Amino acid sequence: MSEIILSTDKLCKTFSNGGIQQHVLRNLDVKIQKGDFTVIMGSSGAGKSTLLYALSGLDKPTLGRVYFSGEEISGFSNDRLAVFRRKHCGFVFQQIYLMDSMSVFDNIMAAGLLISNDRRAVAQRARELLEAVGIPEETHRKFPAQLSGGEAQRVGIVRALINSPEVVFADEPTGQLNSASSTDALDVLTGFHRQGQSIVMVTHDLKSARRGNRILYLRDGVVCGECRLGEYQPRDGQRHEKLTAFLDEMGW
Ligand SMILES: Nc1ncnc2c1ncn2[C@@H]1O[C@H](COP(=O)(O)OP(=O)(O)OP(=O)(O)O)[C@@H](O)[C@H]1O
Repeated sequence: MSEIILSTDKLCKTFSNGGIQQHVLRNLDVKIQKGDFTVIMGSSGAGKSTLLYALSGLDKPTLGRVYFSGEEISGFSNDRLAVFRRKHCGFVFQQIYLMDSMSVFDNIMAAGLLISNDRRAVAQRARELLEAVGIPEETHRKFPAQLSGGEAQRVGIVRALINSPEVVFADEPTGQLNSASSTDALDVLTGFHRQGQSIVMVTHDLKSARRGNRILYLRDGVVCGECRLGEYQPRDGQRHEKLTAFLDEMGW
């Protein structure tokens, strides 16, 4: 049995919208294993992003607990959570939010130097990661506005990985990419997963979801089903069938 890297205990998240209480997560219990590429699916508004935010300490639960590598993070102060996230979490969003006034390389360095003083080691890792995602050296000095959407997202993935996070959290990482760029970004994530990176990704995109080895389905504020797909292989028709059969069963 592999190590549990993330877990929740009766996680609840309630929003107050115009005085009306919306119970988005309801006593949700989930365990996420180290090294898994976990995909969270569910209908629009089911609370997928809310769950991702709670698991990663971007937001605090209303009630219940979140454990990250056995440590309860749900009781942390905002300042402690910010430090914790920097050290242990990487984030890949649909919107990439690179700093416009900084080059590609300086964007990565800025993220790395938030937790390390070793400029040379950070620069070395930045170069290795940029190479791994297929960003050539002549692109390192470009500015975000000079990148294609696909290049920008690969840089975003490098930024998420620069501090060797225990978990990469991705929220619809291919949402703004064309088909070829989205395949590239997914190949990059799949490659890091193969090297042991734990990833938790929210998506409603089947092509993205197929990359996961475990799919969780969220409904009525709880995880109501899960499906293990095993490790991703390209051109695996059975994988697609298994995923769509599972989603049909879930009423997706
Ligand atoms: N900060 C907030 N304040 C108030 N309501 C919120 C907030 N964040 C989320 N919600 C509400 O919680 C519900 C779940 O939102 P969430 O973004 O987690 O859903 P989702 O499953 O990720 O949806 P989608 O697939 O459409 O992105 C929605 O009805 C949303 O309006």
